[in-house]
Order: sequence, then structure tokens, then C-alpha cells
Amino acid sequence: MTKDYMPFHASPRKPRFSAPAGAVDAHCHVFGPAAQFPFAPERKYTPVDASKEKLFALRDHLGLLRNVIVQATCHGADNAALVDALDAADGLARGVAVVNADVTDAELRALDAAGVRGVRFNFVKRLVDDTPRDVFKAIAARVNALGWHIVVYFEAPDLPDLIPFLSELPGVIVVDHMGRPDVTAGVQSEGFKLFQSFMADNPNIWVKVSCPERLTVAGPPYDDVVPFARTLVERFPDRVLWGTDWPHPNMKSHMPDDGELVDTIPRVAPTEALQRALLVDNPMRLYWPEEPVK
Ligand SMILES: O=C(O)c1cc(C(=O)O)oc(=O)c1
Repeated sequence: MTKDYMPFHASPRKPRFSAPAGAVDAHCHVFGPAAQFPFAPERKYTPVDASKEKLFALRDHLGLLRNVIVQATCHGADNAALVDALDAADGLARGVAVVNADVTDAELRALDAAGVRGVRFNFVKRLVDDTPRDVFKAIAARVNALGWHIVVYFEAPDLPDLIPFLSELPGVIVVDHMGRPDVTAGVQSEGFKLFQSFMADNPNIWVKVSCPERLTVAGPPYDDVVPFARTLVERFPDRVLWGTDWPHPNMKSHMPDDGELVDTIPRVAPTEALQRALLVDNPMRLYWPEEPVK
């Protein structure tokens, strides 16, 4: 395990907020177990195991119904642990994979059959080595043909440079963790305005209003992050997703209580209509389009 690695919260409290029926945790991970699914040699951190059983128990404890499991960098482009979790989820989980340029069409089809609906491109330097943009473009075209979308993880200072590239990618693009704004700069900052105009200009851009625990400077209950998430939810209600980010790799300041994270939802989505869009309608449209939402 990486030195000083913080394990996930052992016993999160029950949320006070009751999520609407059918709510989706649209960003979470499984790690290992390493004995069965070894971590990637090129990884930048080594986490504690975070099994599918623990993830599904947390889902139930929090009053959620479904998961979108996102391939984490510590597993590189070996999606075996992700697929194992999808297989065990009884249709209640979908996946976002990481693939290399040499992935075969047969491998992509197998991932699709397992429930993968997206591919993740990571630009965060502390997490991954650089991937040439032409490689990402070629992968984007191939997965677009399968009807998948693209999930991107970057930090706010990198957005100006990325906008021309991201604007050329086909299909839906989902931005992880609000594009990691500097919350000390405030919602009126140029950086956050740029992010919003990027979304306003490109109707295919969606955003996860996740990770207050990563973005906060003030700490729980995340008063400094809530206005950012709320601004996006109110301005782009049909293009927002929410997720726990369990098991919260690489946290340094504190480990969030997942029950408390759920309790931020009514503060970022203050009406029942916004909560339903955020937690049910939007993720169902993207990940389970074949299922009629009641
Ligand atoms: O900020 C992080 O450290 C982080 C890492 C990963 C990953 O390793 O994939 O995923 C996330 O969503 C966030």
C-alpha cells in the first residue's frame, strides 16, 4: 500500500436524505482484491482492496439502487476487476473502462457485453503517464461506433488547452468531478466561468457534480464546494450526474463519511425534480437507455 494511504470509512452513517427510488451512484470504483486482480505495474498508487461486495453493501446502506463503476488508474487498462464486479451486479451496474490503442474489436465487444458503456481518458499527471491525443482520438472513434461515451478527468488549469481537443471528440463527454475547480476562487471566477461556457457551447458535455471531499479546503460539510455543484445542477439539469467516488483513493486531508456525502445532495439539487434528474433520469438515459424510467 502507498505510504499514508487512507482506507475508506469503515462505518459510514445512514444518510438523512432519502434518495428517489432507482438512484444511481454514477462514479465509484472497485480495487482488487489484489490477490485475485493484481494492480497495474505502471500504477501511481497502491490502494487498499475495495471489493465489489463492499461496494454493493454500501450502495444498499446509502439507499441507492445502481452503480456506475469507473476503471481506476491503479488497475491500468486491465479491466478484469471491473468486469468481475459487473458480472456480479445482476444488471444493477454499468462500467466505464480504460483501454489502450491496441485493444481489439473483440475485446471491446466483450466489454460491451459485460455492461461497459464508456471509456475513460485521464489527463491528471499525478495519476497517469501522458497519452498522445491521436491515440485518444482513435479510441474515441472506435467506441463511438459502439454507442459508448467518453469520461474525462482533468484539472481546471488544463481546460483551456483541452477545449479544442475535447470539442472534436464524438458523442457524449462526461467530465469527472466538475473539472476540479479551485473552490477558493469562488463561483464567479474566470476558471469556473470558462467551464460553464464550455458546457453551454457544447451540448454533448455532461458533468459529475462529485468529490466535494477532494475539492474542499474548508472540509465537511463542504460549504465551499456546494455552490459550484449547485450552479451546474441548476444551469444544466439534464447533463449532471452524481457519484460517491467510493473508495476515495489518494485522500490526504480526511476520509469522507459516505452518508454525509449523500446528505450534500439536497443542498446541490434543492428540488425533487432536480434530484430526480441528477440521480435517476440522467444516469438512466446514459447507462440504461433500454430500461423505461418509471
Ligand atoms: O483524484 C484521484 O486521486 C482519483 C483517482 C482515480 C483513479 O485512480 O482512477 O479516480 C478518481 O476518480 C479520482
